Amino acid sequence: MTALLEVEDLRVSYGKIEAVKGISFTVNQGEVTTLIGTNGAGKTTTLRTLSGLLKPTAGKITFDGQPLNAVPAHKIVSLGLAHSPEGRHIFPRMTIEENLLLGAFLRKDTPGITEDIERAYTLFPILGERRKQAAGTLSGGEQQMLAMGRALMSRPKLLMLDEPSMGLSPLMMQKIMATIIELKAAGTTVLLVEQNAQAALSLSDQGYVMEIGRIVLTGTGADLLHDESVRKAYLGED
Ligand SMILES: Nc1ncnc2c1ncn2[C@@H]1O[C@H](COP(=O)(O)OP(=O)(O)OP(=O)(O)O)[C@@H](O)[C@H]1O
Repeated sequence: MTALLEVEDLRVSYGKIEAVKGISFTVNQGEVTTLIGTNGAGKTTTLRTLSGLLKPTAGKITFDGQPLNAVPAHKIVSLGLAHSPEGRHIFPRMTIEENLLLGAFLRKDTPGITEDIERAYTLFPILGERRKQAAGTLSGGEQQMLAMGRALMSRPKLLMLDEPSMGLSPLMMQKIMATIIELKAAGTTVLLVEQNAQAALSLSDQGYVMEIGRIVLTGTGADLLHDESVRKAYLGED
């Protein structure tokens, strides 16, 4: 297995508060890797740091064989790392298609961009049907589809998804999870952050459990799903 992303002893602080306290993990090429953990564990901080939005205070990030620590945020996208953030952050007054095009802002290959827009519409037909409508008219689940579609527009080697199932109905959540499986089958490597441990671990090759800035447990998705401490803490079992 080839590591696409390697994180070693990463530390990240907000002023005096250390939110990530020396974590190490690997995302293998072609796999789905999940970070689960309670609120405030440091999962979002980790993704923001990988995207270059926050600077680590210590540690090493290697992506596709290159050190990422000193790379500015706008260059990280061009290296092949895309981030669909928590809360989606779509632009409500712009159309669905304009939102998708924003995900391709660094690209100049018009035919490739058109092809990828069509691919997004194949993946999420509702976006194609409503392509000229303001994105703010979409439901929460549809906005999540748009956020994922937009992240895919940079043709990323690694797609990072922060809480894609947040606030979604069970049916919509199933659709999002099925899409992650579809993307993996098409060769995309995924780093997923999820509160819904059952859904996330069920489709993950590898999982890491975070608590208060540290990784406390690691294993395959199946191993973690059957782990007693995970079942008690995250799946509501006594
Ligand atoms: N902008 C900020 N300034 C100061 N502290 C912050 C900031 N953002 C997050 N934190 C703190 O950093 C810690 C980690 O937060 P983070 O959002 O990374 O956790 P998380 O695991 O993603 O949790 P959640 O599932 O609630 O989003 C928390 O203690 C949080 O209060």
